[in-house]
This record gives sequence, C-alpha cells and structure tokens, in this order.
Amino acid sequence: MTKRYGDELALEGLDLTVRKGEVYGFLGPNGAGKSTTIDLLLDFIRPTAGEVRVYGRDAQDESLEIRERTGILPEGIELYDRLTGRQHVEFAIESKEADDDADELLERVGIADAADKKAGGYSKGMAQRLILATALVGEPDLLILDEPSTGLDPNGAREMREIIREENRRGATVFFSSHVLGQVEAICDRVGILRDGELIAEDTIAGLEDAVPDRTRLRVRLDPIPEDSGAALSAVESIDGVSEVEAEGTTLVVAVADEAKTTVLRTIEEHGVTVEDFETDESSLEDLFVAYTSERREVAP
Ligand SMILES: Nc1ncnc2c1ncn2[C@@H]1O[C@H](COP(=O)(O)OP(=O)(O)OP(=O)(O)O)[C@@H](O)[C@H]1O
Repeated sequence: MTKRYGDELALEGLDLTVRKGEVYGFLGPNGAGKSTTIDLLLDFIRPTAGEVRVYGRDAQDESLEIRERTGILPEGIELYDRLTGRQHVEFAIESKEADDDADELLERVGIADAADKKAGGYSKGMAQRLILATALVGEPDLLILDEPSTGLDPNGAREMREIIREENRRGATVFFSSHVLGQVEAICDRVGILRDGELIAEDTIAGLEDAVPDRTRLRVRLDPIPEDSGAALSAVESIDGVSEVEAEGTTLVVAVADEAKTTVLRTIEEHGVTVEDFETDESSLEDLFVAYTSERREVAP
C-alpha cells in the first residue's frame, strides 16, 4: 500500500505479510511510517493506493469484524480521566462481550494496586499498562501494539515482553512496532525494518545479522608501530575478510570477519611488529539497526 498525507509520502508501496502465529517486530526510526501502517490496519486512516487484509478480510470494509478478534494498543490513545483502571477494563470486557476478570487482567499487567484509582492520576507507564490490559481482553487472535514499551521503566518493558511471549504461546499472532531493537530481539520470530516509508529489510534476527558482514572490530595494540609499517598495513588490508584498517596512535583498528581474526594477528607479527595486546568489540544488534536505518551508513541486505 501507499499512503500520502498531502504532499508527504508516508508509505511507498509497502508490501508486508505477517504470518499466523508469529511475533513480528516492526522496526524503524521516528517518522518511518510505523504508526501510519498500524492506523491503516485498524482503519483509522485509508490508504492512498493498495489494500490491507487482516484474517483475509478487507481492513476497510470489514473493520468491525477484524476489531472483534484483535487486541490493540494504538499510539497516543487517551484514557478517560474520571474512570478508574478497573472501569476501563470492564468497559472493554463489555464492548467485546468477553468474560474476562478485570482484576486478573490488571494483576497481569502489574497495576492491581491502582485498580480503583482514577486514570487521570495514572503515570505514563501505568496508563500504558492499563491500555495493554484492555488489549488483552477476550483472548484476541491478533495483538497489534504500537510502541508498547513507551513510558515503561526497564522492569515494565521486561514484563511487557513476557506478556507478549505468553500471548504468543497461547496462540496469538503479535505485530508490534518499536524504534528500539533491543526490545524486539529477544521475542520476535521475524523483524521488518522500515525507513522512509519503505521496507528495507525483513528477516529473522539471525538472518539480519548474517546480512551484515565484518561485524567484529579487532583492536590491536602494537609495541611500537615501526617507521616502515606500510608493508604490514597493506598486508593486513589485503587479508580476505578484512574490510577496513585504521591506525589510532599505537592501536590498529581492523574491521574483520570472525574467521580471519587470527590471520590478522599472525600477519602483523610476521612483519616484525609486536602485538602487545588485542581485544574485539562485537557489534551489537543496536549497531545493526543503526546500520540499516541511518542515512549515512548504507548496508546491502
Ligand atoms: N496526520 C498526518 N498528517 C501529515 N503527515 C503525517 C500525519 N501522520 C504522519 N505523518 C507523516 O508521515 C510520516 C510517517 O509518520 P509515522 O507516524 O507513521 O511514523 P512512525 O514510524 O510511527 O514514527 P514514530 O516512531 O515517531 O512514532 C512522517 O513523515 C510524518 O510526518
């Protein structure tokens, strides 16, 4: 689908399929188009071109049927200030004609203590937990969560992940967006990365990692770098698996494939330079996300 807001192109020919039973992490920096995608799924907005189907049904023509089986946590939802947490959940239970126990749901999301407090007095994190509780009503087949960790402290974010896992084990499909990779890596079967309205990568976390070579930086401290180090440097540069060599004082920083690390060290010593010490920095998945999403560092998937 494509979505324009006036002249602004928010989504450009996005073609995305979430499979039944999977946890799909939808990642992208601010403004990439994640909320726009979710709003299209929920028929809050209409596509400029293309179509959206949920459970095989048209997201526009059959949005009510879709909503009945879906738990949603949209971005920027407002609570009713004068209603308590329990009243919010009871309202959701009635609307869905479900038979959940409101207190059990509040307990599950960690705000049982605040059940009788008016939502107007809730903190951001408490509000987010309450919205999650309403999303869980009626054991939905699909959970659509827009930035579910917003406003949560680290404990809250961990509990959120745990709930997503439990829901998935129960059989729910989960589609959730985030701009923080760390929150999705532990629980996603697949990840799609959106940038400027286009899906630029889609794979398992392991697959995404494999697509980015030279993920190790080897830092080698030399004693000292000899005057005529040129030969050693060019020998290192020409090793298979080495993509970049930089000298920082007496330290050589080498971007290298894991399997070529020992060859780098051996080559340096063969050129008569003593390796005093070395260490490796593994790039984190966070670096990987930056590599995929930043304008400056293009990565060929
Ligand atoms: N109602 C609107 N009117 C005009 N432009 C909009 C509107 N909503 C979104 N946009 C634009 O569409 C693009 C995608 O925005 P969207 O909110 O979908 O991004 P996002 O990935 O959810 O970002 P964030 O992580 O900040 O929530 C942005 O450039 C944004 O400015």
